[in-house]
Amino acid sequence: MSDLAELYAKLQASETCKSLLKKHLTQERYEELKDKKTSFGGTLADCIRSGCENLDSGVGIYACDPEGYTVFAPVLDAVIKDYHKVDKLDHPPSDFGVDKIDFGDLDPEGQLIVSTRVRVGRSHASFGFPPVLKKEDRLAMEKVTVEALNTLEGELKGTYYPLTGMSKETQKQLTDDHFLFNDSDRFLRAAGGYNDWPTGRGIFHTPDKKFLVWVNEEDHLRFISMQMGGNLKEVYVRLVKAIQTLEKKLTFAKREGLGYLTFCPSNLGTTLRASVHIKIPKLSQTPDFKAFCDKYNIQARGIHGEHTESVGGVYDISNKRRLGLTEFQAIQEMRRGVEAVIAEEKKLSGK
Ligand SMILES: Nc1ncnc2c1ncn2[C@@H]1O[C@H](COP(=O)(O)OP(=O)(O)OP(=O)(O)O)[C@@H](O)[C@H]1O
Repeated sequence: MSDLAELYAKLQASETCKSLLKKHLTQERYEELKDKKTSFGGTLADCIRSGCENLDSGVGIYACDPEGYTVFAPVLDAVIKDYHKVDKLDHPPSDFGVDKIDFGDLDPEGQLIVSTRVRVGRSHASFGFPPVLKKEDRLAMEKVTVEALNTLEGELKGTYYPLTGMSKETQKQLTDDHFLFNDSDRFLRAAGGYNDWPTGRGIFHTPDKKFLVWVNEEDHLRFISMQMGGNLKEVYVRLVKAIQTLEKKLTFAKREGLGYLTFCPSNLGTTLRASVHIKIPKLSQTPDFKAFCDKYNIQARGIHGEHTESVGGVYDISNKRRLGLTEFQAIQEMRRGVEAVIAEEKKLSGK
């Protein structure tokens, strides 16, 4: 049996798997796609390996490279529509709406929000995604990225620290402090996300660590703006400035109707995830917490990243939708959700 056939057989055989991959990779689609290849050399096996090896995946499929979104569109489009809850793939043009901002600090009394972070993902148009990348590709990508980052000025001026050569202690401290990624996500690992680790990976940050760039983690690039407290406006405006500056220096993968392309289909479109770490010991204990989040299109995570648990009643609350709406609409959705969470927590604690 071929590698792909074995992966698919495993997925088919599972009675417990509830992933979007399992739901949408029908026999018919499998037959249609099984022999296709992108010009980066990407295959269906590259896209579905993680979801077949991790049958508890939520999504279960990654794109092998930017072109994978076209070549494997029959299954990826179905997953994208389902995940982002859209009927059509007609993502609007970017609109950061900086001139329309009508929010500032979401928790001016500083009672509940510990910190605020907004990130976007970007992919170089000319490179594949982790399953098809070779060591030389990662190094070449790191080089062009760092050249562009080194031109940033003012509050965005910073230094690039490659992971190669960084001490374990420094890495651990940066990760524990929520600044750096690590290689502990088994879904990403199975998708090839940690191949040749740590070559080509690194972090760029300003001295105050309010603007950071992850290089070659899950995505080629992650631009991150963060700070303590709840001032969403400051965090968002800083990020938009960085995106718009870097867009003039680098060419990012984009597709009509899908927006900016990322490795995981759950991130494409705006690619924007705006989050707060917030103390909600009461609300999080109610049986309706999940339904409450669903109502506002927000998602709750543990505070050490996706697939982690909450610590001491502190949760990561962020916008869930990234496709089919503008960046400004996504940030507003997060803002409204967080305001509702704060109001509910205060109500439940009798404040
Ligand atoms: N509001 C926040 N304040 C401080 N740290 C945060 C905040 N939101 C996320 N983080 C930290 O960012 C790191 C990455 O988190 P996580 O992997 O969940 O999200 P991500 O970077 O948006 O990517 P993905 O959604 O692909 O997993 C973690 O260390 C997490 O604690």
